[in-house]
Amino acid sequence: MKPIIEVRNFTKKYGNFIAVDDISFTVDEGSVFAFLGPNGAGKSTTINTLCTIFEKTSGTLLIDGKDVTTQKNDVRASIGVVFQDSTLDAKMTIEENLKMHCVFYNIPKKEVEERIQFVLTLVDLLKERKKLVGALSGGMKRRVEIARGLIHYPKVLFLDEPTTGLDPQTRAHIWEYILRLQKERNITIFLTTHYMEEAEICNKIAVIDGGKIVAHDTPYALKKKFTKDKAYISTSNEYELEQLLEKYQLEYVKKKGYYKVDAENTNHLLQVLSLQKEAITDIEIKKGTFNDVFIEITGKTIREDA
Ligand SMILES: Nc1ncnc2c1ncn2[C@@H]1O[C@H](COP(=O)(O)OP(=O)(O)OP(=O)(O)O)[C@@H](O)[C@H]1O
Repeated sequence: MKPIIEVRNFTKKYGNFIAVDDISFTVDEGSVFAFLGPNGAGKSTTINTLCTIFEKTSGTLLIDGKDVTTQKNDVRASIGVVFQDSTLDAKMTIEENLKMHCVFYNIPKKEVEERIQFVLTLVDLLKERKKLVGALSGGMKRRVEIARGLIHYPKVLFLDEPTTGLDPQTRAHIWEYILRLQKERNITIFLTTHYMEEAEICNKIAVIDGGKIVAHDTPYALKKKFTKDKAYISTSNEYELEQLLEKYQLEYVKKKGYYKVDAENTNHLLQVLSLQKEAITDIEIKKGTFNDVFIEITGKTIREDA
């Protein structure tokens, strides 16, 4: 697949402080890419530089082959941006907000109606177009912002925590729209999120920590590399279970009322346990979560307050 975002040896300093330290990564066209990191890792600095808002210190950042430093207008025409803080005008209707954006992007008058219909259909808000933005729910406002970010038909859509603060059902809806944009329109989505289960849906993930990219791969590969499945076993004969686990060199930790056992090779573990099946009272095998991946890589949860 062709990369649509290319970041090579990007460094950003604030005075003497190195916020982003010589990072390189690419994002494939038509993919959903999650950019993750704990607080202060350098995510906003990178996104703002890609969106032509901040100036880089050094390196090369290209979007659709255009340089974010020397071809700002071309880059701006190729990207849509939805930031965390709403910039919609609450006193205007959905339609008026979109029309205003068409003016900013110099969209020819005769195309405006067609584009409004197109983007509002994508986020299922066509019937609501005459509603005042101030009267909409949080989830609907987010959908309007996504529609607005698409009005100039960008190739890449940047979404900074698109579902933060929304209830689980609304979050699921926003994800439907995000995946629809990718599948039906081949729009590349570059997003940040602190919901690990959302990162798992993405095609690729990059984790930034302390200004460095510390992991960059598919969710599957990262899980495989950084997590282990665990079995939670209860028994009526603790002594014999310990003897058995030790004999077959299965690592375990004794907890109150159960044993936590390494279950990387589930078949082998089950075969071993079958030797004592009368004593085993319960077995539960848990897959590693993406949260485990994040903690393993960064040593932190995604949010200090999480
Ligand atoms: N204008 C600035 N001047 C000095 N330091 C800054 C400035 N902006 C950001 N920083 C520092 O650069 C580092 C990276 O900040 P950045 O905002 O990119 O992180 P982030 O990953 O987006 O964090 P968060 O998730 O908290 O938004 C942090 O240590 C931050 O304090």
